[in-house]
Amino acid sequence: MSSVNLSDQIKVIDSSWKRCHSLGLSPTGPINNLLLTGKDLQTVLKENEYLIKHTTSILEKLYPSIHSSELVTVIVDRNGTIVHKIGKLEIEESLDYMSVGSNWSEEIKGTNAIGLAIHEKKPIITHAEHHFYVKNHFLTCAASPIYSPTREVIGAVNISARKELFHPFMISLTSIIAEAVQNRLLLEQANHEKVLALKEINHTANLYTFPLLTLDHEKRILRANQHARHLLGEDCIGKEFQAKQGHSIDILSDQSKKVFRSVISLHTTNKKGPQVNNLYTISDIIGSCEKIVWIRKMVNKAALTDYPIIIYGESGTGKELIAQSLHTAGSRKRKPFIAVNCSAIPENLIESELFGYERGAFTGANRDGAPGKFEAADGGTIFLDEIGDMPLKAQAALLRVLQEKTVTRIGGVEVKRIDTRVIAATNKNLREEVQSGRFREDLYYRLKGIIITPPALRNRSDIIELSEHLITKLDNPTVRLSEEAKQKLVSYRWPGNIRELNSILMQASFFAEGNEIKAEDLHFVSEYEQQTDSEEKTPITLINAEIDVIKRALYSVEWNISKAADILKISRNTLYLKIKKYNLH
Ligand SMILES: Nc1ncnc2c1ncn2[C@@H]1O[C@H](COP(=O)(O)OP(=O)(O)OP(=O)(O)O)[C@@H](O)[C@H]1O
Repeated sequence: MSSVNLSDQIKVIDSSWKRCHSLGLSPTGPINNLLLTGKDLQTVLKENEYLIKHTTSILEKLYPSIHSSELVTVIVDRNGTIVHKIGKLEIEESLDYMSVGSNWSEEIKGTNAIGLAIHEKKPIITHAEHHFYVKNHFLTCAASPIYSPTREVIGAVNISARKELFHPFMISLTSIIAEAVQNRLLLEQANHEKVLALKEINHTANLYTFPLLTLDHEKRILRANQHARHLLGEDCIGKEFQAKQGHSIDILSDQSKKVFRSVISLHTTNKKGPQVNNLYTISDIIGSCEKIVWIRKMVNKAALTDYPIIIYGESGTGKELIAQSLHTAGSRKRKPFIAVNCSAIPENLIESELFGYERGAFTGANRDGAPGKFEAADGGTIFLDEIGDMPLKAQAALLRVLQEKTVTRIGGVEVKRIDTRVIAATNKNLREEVQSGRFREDLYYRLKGIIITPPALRNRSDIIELSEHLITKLDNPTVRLSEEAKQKLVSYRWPGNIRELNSILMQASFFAEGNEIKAEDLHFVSEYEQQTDSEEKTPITLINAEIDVIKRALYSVEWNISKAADILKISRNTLYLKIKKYNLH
């Protein structure tokens, strides 16, 4: 609580009087009775809603002591306008001396406790003749400023009485009220921050690729990210969870070393697969379908050259896997592999990301400058993912680097030679992008050396083989697919590619009773099924549905008629007839 030093007070009052004189006010002159009413008053009350809410709830507790005809307690906003009042000073001239809406700033009412507490940002007493206006000499007043959580004065609390009733307790009371209001505002802000922090945690956890759980000390689920809720059910919060071997567990304990939370990531920590600094190799490209066999061969061959490469494919078809395998199979394997997602970098930063910048090149930049991705990848490989989304200005700069094999940092003059292999990937048709003017033709031809197109999962005939491989990386690698489950996997459309397959298998191995995944354990994500895709825009009719099922069966076995007829449970002849009827090829 703030104490009041009387000699300080006199100096403060003295200075206030000087200010009043310099404003042209006169102690015996008329007082400006600036009073807000109607809409203007409503606006001010609305603006100070929080202040009023918190102060009134505190004042209510003091109501028996402050509600009297001898004391008036008011709350003012930062400008000195009264926004709340308890008690009344009954004087002859007016029955309502300090009314809601009246302004008690120094400029309006001369030297007074309210105006001074706001001006000086500290508790003040103004007694009798301390007041500038003679008309206020009958008063004794005490006021304390109220601070926001960010230490700005947002108002003040004032208690006034007739001067004969002066008691030093008045200033203590205003300080106690101001502090109590401040504590409430701080508490409210802390709660607000907590809600924001939780939202932030949820958002970040949902971006995490694996199911993630937070457990309390009794192993009950407190929080679960989207992947975890998908796996364990939307109603998993509050349920008990037993972590298994292989789950990554972080224990959070308090100062007494008592466990109060554990954070569990449901992915195995001991399986083979790319970890940080551990890139994919050709042997990670799994599959025996013709296209995948061809890709492995191509990667082996292309790795020995520095030909530019473009990988075309839908999301999740293995573009980055192929790019890393190209790097690790070649002579650059001990040098950096730097992946850049061109669509994830804001347009105005892409050049500085790729080429670096010198000290002070632009506002917001690191003071000492920074190397770009090309410099970072020197001697190794740069993987430009989503190159079709690169802005035209950055395309021009990229073309320069590819032609001249040098980079100059933004804002710099030094030309650095770089020796970097470029692999680009996109899911856009670059030729169409060139035709529509969104992609530079000269850059297209620079990048277009060898083209590799990983097939979409729905066009692969080795879904089962791939599934069995992905299962070996799960928590329960010994689980097997039943025949019906295999059938269901083969017949599904797979709009979400291998990432979707992996997540469905992860979920199924969790649901599986015993060591077998049954068809009913495979839950396909319905939102994917609604995704648009040129095929899916075809109206759903019985005939279209039949064509679709036949096509998928044929693709899945690379047009082996006997196998497709087997899957469809029709004779080979019937299948031939349908292929002819629907003109399938
Ligand atoms: N042939 C394959 N064999 C084994 N795993 C594969 C194969 N193809 C893709 N994957 C796996 O599928 C996942 C997605 O692969 P990747 O990230 O390389 O795809 P992408 O096409 O680069 O996706 P995006 O365009 O969304 O970045 C990875 O976990 C990868 O290991």
